[in-house]
Amino acid sequence: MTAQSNPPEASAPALVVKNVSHSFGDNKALSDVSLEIPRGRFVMLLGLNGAGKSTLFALITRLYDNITGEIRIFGHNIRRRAMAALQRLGVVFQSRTLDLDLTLKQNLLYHCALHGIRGREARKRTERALEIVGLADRAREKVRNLSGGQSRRVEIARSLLHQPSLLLLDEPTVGLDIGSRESVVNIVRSLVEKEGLSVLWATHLFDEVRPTDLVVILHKGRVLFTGSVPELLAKTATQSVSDAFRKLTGTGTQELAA
Ligand SMILES: Nc1ncnc2c1ncn2[C@@H]1O[C@H](COP(=O)(O)OP(=O)(O)OP(=O)(O)O)[C@@H](O)[C@H]1O
Repeated sequence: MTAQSNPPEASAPALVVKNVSHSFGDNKALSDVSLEIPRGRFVMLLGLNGAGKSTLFALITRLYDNITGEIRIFGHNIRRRAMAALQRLGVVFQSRTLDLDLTLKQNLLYHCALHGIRGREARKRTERALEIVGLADRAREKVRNLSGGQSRRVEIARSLLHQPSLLLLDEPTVGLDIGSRESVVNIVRSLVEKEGLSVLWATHLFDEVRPTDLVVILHKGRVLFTGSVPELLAKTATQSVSDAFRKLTGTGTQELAA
């Protein structure tokens, strides 16, 4: 194959972050961060408040443009091939961003329009996305009537409308009750299992990790571990992810619970 017929995305990982640093004035939010998301894997980005998770997301999504280091999405450098890279990317940000006074369907159709998806195709994708998150029967209701968990599910539906292959979710279950948390996690896990989506899920809730996940531990702007759960437990000689986290970061039990 020639280089032309073998575009970057052919075999590249879903996401590569290489030697990325970022400062706010004197505060170094990220120091030489490197990590990778293989295709079709669920990767847990574990870090306490202030670890740098949101800053990393802001760099990957190009909310912040002053990147030190390199970020590639399916092989596309996000600076040099921004369109190709960002087309493959769906995001659920930490703060809620739906219009409460529009219906679920209106919110999603509006987002379709922003992506240049219109008419019948937009309606089809909206219906399908709401089916995936189990809210098709609520399409004509205002978002204001939904619970926190249901709103999160609409945001996930919205993130899927342009059919991304990589999904980033920043603390998507914070503030939700246990049932809603489970339903949100299960929807995203099922997208990985059934659709082959690649996912980076940032959280400080360690009980969301499953033994088959890949884990990245980010602490005070530095990556302290990347690998599988068994590798994490073996490296730290511990029995649980929270114990492993505590040992690696020197964090006390109270800080973990905060
Ligand atoms: N816009 C900003 N201006 C100045 N400092 C910032 C800004 N955003 C983040 N920081 C600082 O950068 C560091 C990393 O913050 P960041 O929000 O990325 O962490 P986080 O892991 O997402 O935590 P949280 O869940 O609390 O948002 C913190 O010390 C924070 O105070």
